[in-house]
Amino acid sequence: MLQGSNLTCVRGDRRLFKNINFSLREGELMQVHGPNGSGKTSLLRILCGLTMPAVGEVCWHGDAIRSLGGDYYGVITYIGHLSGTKDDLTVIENLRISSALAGIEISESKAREALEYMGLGGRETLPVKVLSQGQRRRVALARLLVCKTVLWILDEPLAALDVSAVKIIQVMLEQHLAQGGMIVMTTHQEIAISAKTIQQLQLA
Ligand SMILES: Nc1ncnc2c1ncn2[C@@H]1O[C@H](COP(=O)(O)OP(=O)(O)OP(=O)(O)O)[C@@H](O)[C@H]1O
Repeated sequence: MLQGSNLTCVRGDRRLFKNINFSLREGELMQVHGPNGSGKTSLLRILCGLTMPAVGEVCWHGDAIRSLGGDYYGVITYIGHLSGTKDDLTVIENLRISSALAGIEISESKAREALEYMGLGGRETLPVKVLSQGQRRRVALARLLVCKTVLWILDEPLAALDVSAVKIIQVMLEQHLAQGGMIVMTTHQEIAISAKTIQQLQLA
């Protein structure tokens, strides 16, 4: 279970949010909503342990994530709103290297399979810098297919995606939840996802 208790975030001289409380269990999705600048990305970074909250605690199965260190990073896959791809590396190098950095070595054939699924077949050896924004997003999201972590933390996963890619992601999210995975995501777009429990967290 992922639990946020009394989370408060201050950035510069602004308090973005305070007293955020939630519990997320296996098979559950939490969608984080709010206008630009309300603190959605800041909250996701807190849940990843990349930023400390001004007040409050994030716990994973009852343990504070700050006490878990690297063990916690083996549990999560975080895809930020900037896709984090490296321009001069090829599509397949991006996927294999980002997976290796997350602690998962994947074979070339497995990487090709994931890229094919994401609609990037035939583009594996192109440098990412020649891809469109939506294709770059697909490269970043391909990591979800190969890194089998239980907790996905996704910042605007649907940004720049076309209708067919949104459908692919929708299916991936639903399968992950059906297999007992957990997802926290932000999105400015409407997406209909079947899940046993969907929580909505609204930031002001
Ligand atoms: N390190 C920082 N120092 C000062 N201010 C920051 C810092 N990081 C973020 N902020 C500010 O905090 C506010 C919230 O940023 P954040 O990216 O969390 O918002 P968001 O809800 O994700 O926005 P969007 O919908 O535009 O992606 C913004 O005004 C941002 O400029």
